Amino acid sequence: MSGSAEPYGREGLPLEEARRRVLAAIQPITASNTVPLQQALGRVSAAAVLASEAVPGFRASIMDGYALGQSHQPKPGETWLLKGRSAAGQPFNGTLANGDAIRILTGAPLPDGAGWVLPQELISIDGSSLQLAKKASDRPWIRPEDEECRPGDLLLSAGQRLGAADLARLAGCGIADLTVAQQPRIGLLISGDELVPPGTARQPGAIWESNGTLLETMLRALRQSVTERRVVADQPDALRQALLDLAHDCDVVVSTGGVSAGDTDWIRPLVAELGAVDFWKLFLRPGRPFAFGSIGEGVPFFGLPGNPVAAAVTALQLLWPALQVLEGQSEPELFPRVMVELADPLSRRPGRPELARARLDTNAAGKLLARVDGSQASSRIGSLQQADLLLELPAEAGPLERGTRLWAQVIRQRIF
Ligand SMILES: Nc1nc2c(c(=O)[nH]1)N[C@H]1C(S)=C(S)[C@@H](COP(=O)(O)OP(=O)(O)OC[C@H]3O[C@@H](n4cnc5c(N)ncnc54)[C@H](O)[C@@H]3O)O[C@H]1N2
Ligand code: MOO
Repeated sequence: MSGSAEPYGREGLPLEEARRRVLAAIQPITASNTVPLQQALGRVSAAAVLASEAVPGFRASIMDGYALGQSHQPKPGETWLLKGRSAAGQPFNGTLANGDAIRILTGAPLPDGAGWVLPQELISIDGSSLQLAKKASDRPWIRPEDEECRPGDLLLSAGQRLGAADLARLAGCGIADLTVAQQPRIGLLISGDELVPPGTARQPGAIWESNGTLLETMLRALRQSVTERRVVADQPDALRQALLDLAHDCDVVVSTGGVSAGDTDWIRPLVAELGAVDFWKLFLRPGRPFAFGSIGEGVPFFGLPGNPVAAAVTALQLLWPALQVLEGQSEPELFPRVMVELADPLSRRPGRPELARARLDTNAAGKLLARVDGSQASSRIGSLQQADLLLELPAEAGPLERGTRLWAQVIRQRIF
């Protein structure tokens, strides 16, 4: 025993604490611009949007049928005189009195005096006389004029990430353009002597560079974009210049590799020289050597580990929330957590809390199951393929039996 007060040899910050530290250090970018709705998908609204008028703005029929000059439920056998027709975009301009009816189509405006709609299936027609042939429901089948919104209603708050439904609702309320926050420019520094581009031949010991592809595409899926990427060998002068250039051109600098304890791990000393290291090391697997700090005049810096899975997991847990705050999102969205059961036994040794990659499945009873396939090494990118879940394994957990209940983050994105 080391005599340490920390259980299980804890070193580094627990993830929650690290996230608090990161978010406390991030200031939103305040610049914005106006774009057509179609270009606003996945962006963050920079201003609240209020409705200027009621939508639909008129009482409309919910059914194809007949609108009646009355506001009470009709009885079978009752009759009305047909006075005209109202279709969507072609309203009937007169007023209905008791005993009057018009032909009306779904979505068409109700004329003055109309207070009830009968679906056509209930009606028998003889010339211009209508009769209710069956029992009518107690629903008048009328959509209120302010069903979607009233004038002055809040359609969208500032600081909201925009989905298809937000944009469609604005379109439906007559709005064509929207003010959105500027997206953070992400500068990515990929470091490592061993790295060669995929598609090229490699010398013994070389590694095909994959973190660039992984992080750029993963961030794109999260509606963020890497605007500059450098691949640099483990040379302090070249790394220093790359960090300075990226901090000059971008709103946030992200590096991978060279952040642990080896002889060529230059990243931390360089960030300490060019700015400050706020913290180093997470009590987490994968992702222990993660570093957070700033470069120059407060450009946030994220030093992700070189192992691809560690880079991806720490980017999801710490970089992504920070990017959302930088972009002005009022509440950073975290992945929803659900309770799942292990579909199979899982071998494991106590140590660091772990975020294991798993697929989500259900059994016949509808129970949520987590399937963990293959090695969870932080170097194996294959462990990320098809992953729906990051399974939260407690630090103290040893081998886990099938059926063990665990919390898991659902790493799937919303549509609306
Ligand atoms: N003495 C210690 N050694 C290590 C520790 C430690 O705490 N003490 N932590 C280990 C853990 S955990 C991790 S994770 C790694 C991360 O180290 P670095 O961030 O310094 O990363 P590198 O050593 O540069 O690379 C690690 C691994 O990943 C490969 N790699 C790097 N970049 C890329 C890339 N762009 N594309 C694909 N693969 C990449 C690299 O070749 C290495 O295999 O440190 C442990 N060691
Ligand atoms: O923290 Mo590292 O990612 O386990 O190999």
